[in-house]
Amino acid sequence: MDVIVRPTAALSGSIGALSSKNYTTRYLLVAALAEGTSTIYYPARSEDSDAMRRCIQDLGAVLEEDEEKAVITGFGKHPKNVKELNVGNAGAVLRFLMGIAALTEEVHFVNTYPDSLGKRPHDDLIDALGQLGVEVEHHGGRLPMTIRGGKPQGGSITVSGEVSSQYLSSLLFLTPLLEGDSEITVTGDLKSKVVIGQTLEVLEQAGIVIQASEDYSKFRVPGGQAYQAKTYTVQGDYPGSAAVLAAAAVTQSDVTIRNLSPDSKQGERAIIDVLKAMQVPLTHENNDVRVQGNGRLQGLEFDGDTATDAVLAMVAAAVFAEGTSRFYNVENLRYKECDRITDYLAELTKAGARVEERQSEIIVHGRPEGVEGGVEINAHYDHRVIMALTVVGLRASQPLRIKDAHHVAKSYPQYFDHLKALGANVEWVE
Ligand SMILES: O=C(O)C1=C[C@@H](OP(=O)(O)O)[C@@H](O)[C@H](O)C1
Ligand SMILES: C=C(OP(=O)(O)O)C(=O)O
Repeated sequence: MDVIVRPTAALSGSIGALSSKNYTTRYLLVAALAEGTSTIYYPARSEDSDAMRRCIQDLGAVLEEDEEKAVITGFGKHPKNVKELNVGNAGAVLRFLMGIAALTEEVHFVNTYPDSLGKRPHDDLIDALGQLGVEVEHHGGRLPMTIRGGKPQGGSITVSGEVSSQYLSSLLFLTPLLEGDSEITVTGDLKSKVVIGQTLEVLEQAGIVIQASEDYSKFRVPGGQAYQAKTYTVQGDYPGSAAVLAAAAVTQSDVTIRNLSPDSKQGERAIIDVLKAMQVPLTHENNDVRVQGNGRLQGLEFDGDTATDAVLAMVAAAVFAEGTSRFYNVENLRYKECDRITDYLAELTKAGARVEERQSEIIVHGRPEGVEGGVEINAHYDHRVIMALTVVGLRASQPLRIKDAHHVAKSYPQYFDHLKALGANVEWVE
């Protein structure tokens, strides 16, 4: 399915934020790793969260769900032996479960998105699991892969943080369940570091004790722990909401998104400060973020690694800003659903934006006068590319046709419904 995005001068209204993807995957996982029954209120419904639902059930968790909550009885430290797992296109789900697979005799992870997740590297996690005696059969560090647990005991593990924080998160979920204590040392510059704060927060809520050094380079994990069954509430999602806020920032708007906590550990809440720094009229009170856009924005410089999943939306806003913007420290965007530097900038350029790439930077020469549009956009299987190009299309002179826009459902299936409700001229077409 494609989406046609037509020029839209104004947006107005109020929506509730979607539920956080990162917290949903984590709560589903820790509920599965507990032996009792946990309840998760307002879990996200999306392809990635459904991938975690499917896999934990395959591994033996029992899940019952209604509109409001998921009730999960976990398998504790004894996942069922299962022939294969299908994580869809969900990187975090794959990496977290690669760790948990070490508790089974053998699991095969299939490769259902060869042109997206199938291209992403997992070498650093494979190497770390190897240090625990876990055998991973793989294809050049990529899917498909087979993991043979071999009863890991814990010990000293070194993992690189240079490519993704998900490898470290995976080890943090696994090691408390091992018999012996573990000490994890992170080498290199840890990317998406703030996300580790979300992992530690959820582990603590699940009753797990971990000692972390302040810079997240060393972790002491006592072995023989048990995840406790708990009740969790999923907070609103900043990465997805960032795209809607960027849309409001580039149009004449009065848009409110509800349920975005100012105290969230999601780094992507930086979208608020970034839009403010771009001179976008914005307030954040009582969990409501309100943008009253006038279409005028100022360029800025920003360390994108602090807000990994909101950078594409920020760049889309910068396309219409006065002056030049620079998003630096973003090399790991190259290892996502697509190369979010080269592939994303190719699509922005087609639409008429003036952008330049460096190995770890995106530079945007703003065009406050607008861009031409009138082209077909390749989504590169990437929900965040789809959301960001939609923002650009709202302020293009001619419509943009985003091919295969259904991949938005990876994290935010209701994105286009939300935009439509705010008055955006967007339409699904076959
Ligand atoms: O742990 C997580 O849930 C995630 C970590 C981040 O990945 P990297 O650490 O690979 O940047 C983020 O981009 C991804 O959407 C979700
Ligand atoms: C990169 C993302 O997810 P994942 O790594 O879990 O596939 C994302 O949601 O933007």
